[in-house]
Amino acid sequence: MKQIKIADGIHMLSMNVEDMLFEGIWELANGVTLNSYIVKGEKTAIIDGVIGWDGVPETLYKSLGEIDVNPEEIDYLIVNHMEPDHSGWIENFKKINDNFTIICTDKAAKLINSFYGDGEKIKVVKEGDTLDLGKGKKLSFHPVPNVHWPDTMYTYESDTKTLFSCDMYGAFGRMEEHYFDDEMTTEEVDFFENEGIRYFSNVMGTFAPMVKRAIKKSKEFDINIIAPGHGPVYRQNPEKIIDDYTRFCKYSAGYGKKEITILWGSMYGMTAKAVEFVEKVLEREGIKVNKLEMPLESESEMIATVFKSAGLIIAAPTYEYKMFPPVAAAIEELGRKKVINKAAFRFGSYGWSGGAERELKDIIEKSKMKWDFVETVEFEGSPNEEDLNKVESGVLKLLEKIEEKIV
Ligand SMILES: Cc1cc2nc3c(=O)[nH]c(=O)nc-3n(C[C@H](O)[C@H](O)[C@H](O)COP(=O)(O)O)c2cc1C
Repeated sequence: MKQIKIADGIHMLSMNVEDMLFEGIWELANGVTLNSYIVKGEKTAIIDGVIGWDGVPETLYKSLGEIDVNPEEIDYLIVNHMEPDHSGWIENFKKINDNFTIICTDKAAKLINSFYGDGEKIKVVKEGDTLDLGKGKKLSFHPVPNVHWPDTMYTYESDTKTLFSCDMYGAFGRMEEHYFDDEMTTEEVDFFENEGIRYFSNVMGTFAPMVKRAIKKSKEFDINIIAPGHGPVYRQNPEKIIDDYTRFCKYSAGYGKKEITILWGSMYGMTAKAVEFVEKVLEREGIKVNKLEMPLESESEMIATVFKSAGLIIAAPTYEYKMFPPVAAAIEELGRKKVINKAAFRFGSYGWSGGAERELKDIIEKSKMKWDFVETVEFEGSPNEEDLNKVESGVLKLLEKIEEKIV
């Protein structure tokens, strides 16, 4: 765990986590940080905590000691969001300090009580409530419901104009030496944009309408620093992450980068022949292609890659009168994550009856995904020249469609 001063009287404690599935589902290909913040006036507050694994709270206390904060003297635990990756340590903290107040929304209070049984220590706050820590450090609280969970709030510190945004404006990705936007190399900026997309699409995508509201709310503050619960701190250009999140919300609504993602699977290589052909067509047209062979890709990577692409090609054969299951499962997962309005084109091989197309239509309909499809091309067995011509024409129509979807 690292301690980083982010402003006078404010420190970040940040730890990298690699060896877990985030939310029990998402592979952390490049890790994630858990960021916790200490604000010191005459009183001391800790904003967001860390996960409650064995040994982790103790590491947090050691880090607190190194910045001259005695955990036994912490007055306030500000719980912006009760999810255990931020609050799990409270169980352990109670053993060393029983004289603290938890500050949170009414929804978080109910969760904290049911998860940790700390009802009597809670002070519920509403929009605009303030807490004066002394020495100029004044916090205010601003609910942003359903930015992930219903309990979430922003905490704003008016002296340093810092917005502690919790899961909002967060990203996956470990941090080793650079913690601030102004320290990042060009490669690190790209890395955190990609990890931001992965985080947003995996964790926040379902809540895009509420994220939009939270973006609007953050624009009401005079902000010098955005300090999220995961990923880098923005102090040089906080607007950048606000703009990125605004763009990610557009990806949720069907817009994307000028890229085509081929989500595909093939049992005996028949559909794969057409995939290879399509790659050449796209290369000729100068379009970036992402290939996702299912079931070999992780769900995390699959969702992030489809999410950011303006156009999608589904290449999948028929299997037992339905679509090749790993591709069907991927599309269902995209439906759960509310990846809607994507421009798409499907082709695939069948043996005798077909059936993949019907299942695709069912999934899209059931999950209200409203994907805008170019006419499907199906072929019996191996694709012949005529089939490939039809596939090429489908790809070119898809490229026309994505023109209006690129952001
Ligand atoms: C387990 C299995 C189930 C299949 N079920 C069907 C089916 O229900 N209807 C059909 O038309 N073809 C079916 N097929 C045939 C495939 O769709 C066909 O072989 C196709 O060319 C496979 O394309 P691929 O090599 O890209 O996987 C099945 C093939 C396999 C291996």
